[in-house]
Amino acid sequence: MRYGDKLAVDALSLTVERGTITAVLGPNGAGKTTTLETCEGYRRAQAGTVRVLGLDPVRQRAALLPRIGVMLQSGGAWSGARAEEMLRHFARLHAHPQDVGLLMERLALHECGRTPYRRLSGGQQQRLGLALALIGRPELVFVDEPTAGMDPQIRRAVWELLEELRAAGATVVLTTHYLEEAERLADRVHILDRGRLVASGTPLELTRGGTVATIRIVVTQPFPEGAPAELVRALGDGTELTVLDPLSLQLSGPADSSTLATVASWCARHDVLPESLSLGQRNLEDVFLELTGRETL
Ligand SMILES: Nc1ncnc2c1ncn2[C@@H]1O[C@H](COP(=O)(O)OP(=O)(O)OP(=O)(O)O)[C@@H](O)[C@H]1O
Repeated sequence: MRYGDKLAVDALSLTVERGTITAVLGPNGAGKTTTLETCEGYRRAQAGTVRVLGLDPVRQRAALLPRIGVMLQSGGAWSGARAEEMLRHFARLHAHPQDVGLLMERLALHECGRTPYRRLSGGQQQRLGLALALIGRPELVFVDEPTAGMDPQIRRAVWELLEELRAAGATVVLTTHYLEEAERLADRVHILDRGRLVASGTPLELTRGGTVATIRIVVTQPFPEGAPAELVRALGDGTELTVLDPLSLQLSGPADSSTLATVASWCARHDVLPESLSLGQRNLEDVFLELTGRETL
């Protein structure tokens, strides 16, 4: 897919299995929205083939639309219409809609049902956008950054809703900049960078097999002078230290079965009582940054 001279999506090949949650990740401008919009039939693929539920999303759009739900990154609603009014209207357009009241409650929309769209907060607009995508009980739902701008409670409610959809056999394709969201929800993750697919796999496949472990230590009193540098020496070559603040530090480097004992004896030597201590393999965020070399927002 090109916009003028700009190549937005290039030689992308991916398949999504039914009944799964797939996350499409990538830095800003990687081509995620373009990919989703092409699958949704909003854009015609300039090359290659796109099939959604076996249908051509442009040529067979009328057959496809009743079976899919779409949550755009923004918009898709009438600015003067009230939230509940719009949801009820969308429900009437579908053969077997969900219960409007129930869905509004799940997404905490009952508190703003009478508010016109343009007066909803950013998070409320997002929740309404998701409700509009789900009201028709789609077999497949595309959600572009579903939890952007949502508070942590609502984000969890959205995760549960998406997991219930999957349990009921629906398929979810989402984009997100929250890597813990992808790690928690997705059966498969595809990472795009500059329009190309740079990695695909389950979150476990993508994070496993790293030779680098990360140790995070948070203490209640500042570290004794020189102690962090001594820990780096004790852990050996290849260990990198980041002092996050006077009370917390992070080390990354090769780990083996003696790593934890080394850290524990360093704590005893320096009279350091960790408030928290974690040793873990890299997470999806580490993999993402390694592959794309840029930070996500
Ligand atoms: N309508 C458009 N006209 C011209 N260029 C566009 C248009 N839409 C997207 N692009 C460009 O195509 C590339 C891919 O954009 P796209 O919106 O698909 O990325 P994205 O991964 O969804 O980004 P974000 O995370 O910021 O939403 C970007 O370089 C963007 O500037």
